[in-house]
Amino acid sequence: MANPENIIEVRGLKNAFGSQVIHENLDLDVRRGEILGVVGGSGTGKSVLMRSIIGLQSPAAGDVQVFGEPTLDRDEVDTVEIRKRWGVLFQGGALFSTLTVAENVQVPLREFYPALDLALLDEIASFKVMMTGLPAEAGPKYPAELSGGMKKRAGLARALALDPELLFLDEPTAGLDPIGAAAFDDLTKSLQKTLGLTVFLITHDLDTLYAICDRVAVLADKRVIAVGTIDELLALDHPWIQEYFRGPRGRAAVATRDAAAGATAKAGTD
Ligand SMILES: Nc1ncnc2c1ncn2[C@@H]1O[C@H](COP(=O)(O)OP(=O)(O)OP(=O)(O)O)[C@@H](O)[C@H]1O
Repeated sequence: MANPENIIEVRGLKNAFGSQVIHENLDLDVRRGEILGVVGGSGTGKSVLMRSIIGLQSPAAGDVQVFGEPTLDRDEVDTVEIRKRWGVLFQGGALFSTLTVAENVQVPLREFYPALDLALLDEIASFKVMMTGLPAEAGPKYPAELSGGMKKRAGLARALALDPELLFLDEPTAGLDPIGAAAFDDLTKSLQKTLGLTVFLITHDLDTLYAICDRVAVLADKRVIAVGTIDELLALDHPWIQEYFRGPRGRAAVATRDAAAGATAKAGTD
């Protein structure tokens, strides 16, 4: 790892499906402790990038290091210690429908620590369920019995099962109403702060970017064309960036952020 402050370093990444090239010469750094938002038009390869980093997609070229260790072209056995240190919330939650919430949370625990006894598994699962703001009664429920927001929280509880240092979230607020989405953003931010997590967060949600992301990486033209704070990105004259952040939704997100900041300041003076 060239810079010890980076939890993830991607260099020269190329991904292709047949003749369709998704990424070419893609570089990206994710810094320790930050929430990095990853944005880009539909199909620019945000999920494929995440899958490449966590080893679910074999790139055609390039180098990926996580926690200072290469993750590509390695035996599954070699990467166990690395995989234990991250948690993933896939798009849509990806819960096992035949398992209860508590059993879903226990899946990674059983995989990586097969000797854990049942009482401890139950205790850890209850704790993780509680950490994500779900009521204790959610533990014995099946995914089909949960609302969309509860499913996301259950997926997050599973992603947190192994006390990860690094969290991958793929569109965590997609499909949630604005109040549910804001609550999920608050949860992500508070987990980052209290647990010292680094978060790789794919999103289309401008409110999320403004509310909780420390930096934002923009995918376009098969690579990361810019990374920075939103103010830094706004100073660039790339047409997609300008349209994305300065369009009607971008302006609405700024208004929401400013209103929230105003409410916080008012509460401080009351
Ligand atoms: N397993 C696969 N086989 C073939 N093509 C794939 C595969 N996975 C992804 N792709 C293609 O790669 C491209 C990027 O997909 P990806 O899901 O990463 O996009 P995305 O930026 O996350 O999009 P969205 O914002 O719509 O979720 C798409 O054109 C998709 O069809």
